[in-house]
Amino acid sequence: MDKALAAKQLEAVLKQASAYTGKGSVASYIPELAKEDPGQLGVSICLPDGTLLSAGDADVRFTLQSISKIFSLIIALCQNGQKQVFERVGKEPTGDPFNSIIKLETIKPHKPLNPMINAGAIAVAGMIQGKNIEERLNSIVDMLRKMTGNPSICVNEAVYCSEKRTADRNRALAWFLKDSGILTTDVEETLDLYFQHCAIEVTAKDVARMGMVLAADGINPQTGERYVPEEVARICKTFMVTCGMYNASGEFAIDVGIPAKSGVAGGIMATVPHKMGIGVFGPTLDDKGNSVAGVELLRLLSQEWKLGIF
Ligand SMILES: NC(=O)CC[C@H](N)C(=O)O
Repeated sequence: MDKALAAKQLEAVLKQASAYTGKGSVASYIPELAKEDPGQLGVSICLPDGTLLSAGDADVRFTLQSISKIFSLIIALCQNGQKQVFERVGKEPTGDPFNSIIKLETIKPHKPLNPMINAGAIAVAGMIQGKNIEERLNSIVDMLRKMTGNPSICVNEAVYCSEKRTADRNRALAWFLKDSGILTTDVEETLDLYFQHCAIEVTAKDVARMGMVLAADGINPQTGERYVPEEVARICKTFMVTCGMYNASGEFAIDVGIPAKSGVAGGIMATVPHKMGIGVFGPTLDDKGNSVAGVELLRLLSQEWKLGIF
């Protein structure tokens, strides 16, 4: 790849996608997220040799939100193994919004359909082991610090508290899971862990580095250091394709064709197998909860660089 040319193309694509920031609105159901400047858009690409190519607001900090569901799943799979985890959470896309409750009751057994929807991620949080919340949270934070080489990654307390105060829907999901026997740990404690891992703060550059580790099947391609077992990385990338963009995952697979996971703070982590990790941040969302300019940026980039995996 000609890096100078790629950097220019990245700037051009960012400029073009910026026009889309006005087409969505910032998430407001978590009050702290509503404070974001809607005009922001940033992108960072991490290549296997560690090079970062960035454009726009790539140093602005935002919270991972649903992107963190990939990393809680990694820890839960490493600690419990596939058999135990998938006894409590399924592997199928839902076609429903990420915070929907409907299928929890209508589908039997009453387990969440996948770990990328809120109900599934809350069930996964219940499977993360440790002697207290701090230890359970740290297993995720420590992995992210290693993957990014950024020791300052931590929870944004204001966003965490803001969600904790207003998360009635997630509380309903968690209590339903408790009633169904899927959640066997303390409900409020498990929710606390979930809200905190959602509020882990990063930049598009950090997210690009995380995406590169998954693209390299779980290792840092520069050092060979392994952070995620290969099989677990494979499972995560597959979930990113089938469920990563919520109920827009099919459309995204056709239009963009890259494994990706979005969050309601406006972040998207994309991973192009063996080629690159991509971090995007654009806080205005479409009606499915995906960054509207971020999706457009990835669509343009995928076209320009032929990144689609299908
Ligand atoms: N889609 C998301 O990013 C959702 C995460 C958010 N913390 C929630 O539970 O609602």
